[in-house]
Amino acid sequence: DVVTNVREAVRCVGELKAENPLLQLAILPESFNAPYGVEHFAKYAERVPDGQTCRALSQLARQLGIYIIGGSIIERDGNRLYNTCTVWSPTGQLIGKHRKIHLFTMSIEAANGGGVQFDEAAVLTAGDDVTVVEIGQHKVGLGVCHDKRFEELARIYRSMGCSMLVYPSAFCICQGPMHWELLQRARATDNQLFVVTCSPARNNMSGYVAYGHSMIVDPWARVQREAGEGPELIVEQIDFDLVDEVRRQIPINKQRRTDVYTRAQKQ
Ligand SMILES: NC(=O)CCC(=O)C(=O)O
Repeated sequence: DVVTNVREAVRCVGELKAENPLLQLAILPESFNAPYGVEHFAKYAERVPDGQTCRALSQLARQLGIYIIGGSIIERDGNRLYNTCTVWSPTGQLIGKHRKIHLFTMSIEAANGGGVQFDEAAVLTAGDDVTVVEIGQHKVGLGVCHDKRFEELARIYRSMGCSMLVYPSAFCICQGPMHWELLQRARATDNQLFVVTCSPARNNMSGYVAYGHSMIVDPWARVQREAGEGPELIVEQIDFDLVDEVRRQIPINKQRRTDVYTRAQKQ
């Protein structure tokens, strides 16, 4: 129920700000306002920025005076649907809109007959743009869930000057134990920046069961915070000086042999 879900998100962010007056940025999960499933997308799609969920996020950001990375919602634009992350400034302005670039289409076979079949591409249109937002002094690159698997995107964000990547997600429980933390720490160590994910809690009664485990990983690729499977708010003070420290001590960006890579690609 969209009204209930949005109200709950507003309550949680309000609680977080009340307990942490210095809070500057709140992040919500993928598809936080509605069930995540191909069969639900058209029914729950909203227009950006004038749908009810966007209006609530804008108002919340303004009331609390914080940035909000609004997870994702299904966006309707004409007769197309997108999986879209919106970003709101402390004055309630829409400062970024990222349409999921890599749609989640996968068929996982599990030995016990379980597994996951999912085909976002059957219903959704993929976004065509990378999205960088300025959160205070810092550039943040955006992706939605499956986008996290693609190292090229993260590399581009680093070259655009990002010091943090944020992926609102609803990772599947099949791949979660193997890949969730691995991918996040890989993106962090490859690009020497913070990587933050935010997942819905696990609900074994829902059609699609999300993995949970929202996580904050630092530029050393250390897990700074990790949620469990259930509903939980995690909060962390981010020391952005770490980004420069790691890049200075391990200067891989200066050691890249693009001459070799380019020659090899031509072969
Ligand atoms: N919502 C998603 O994009 C899920 C991606 C996922 O589970 C994966 O394994 O990739």
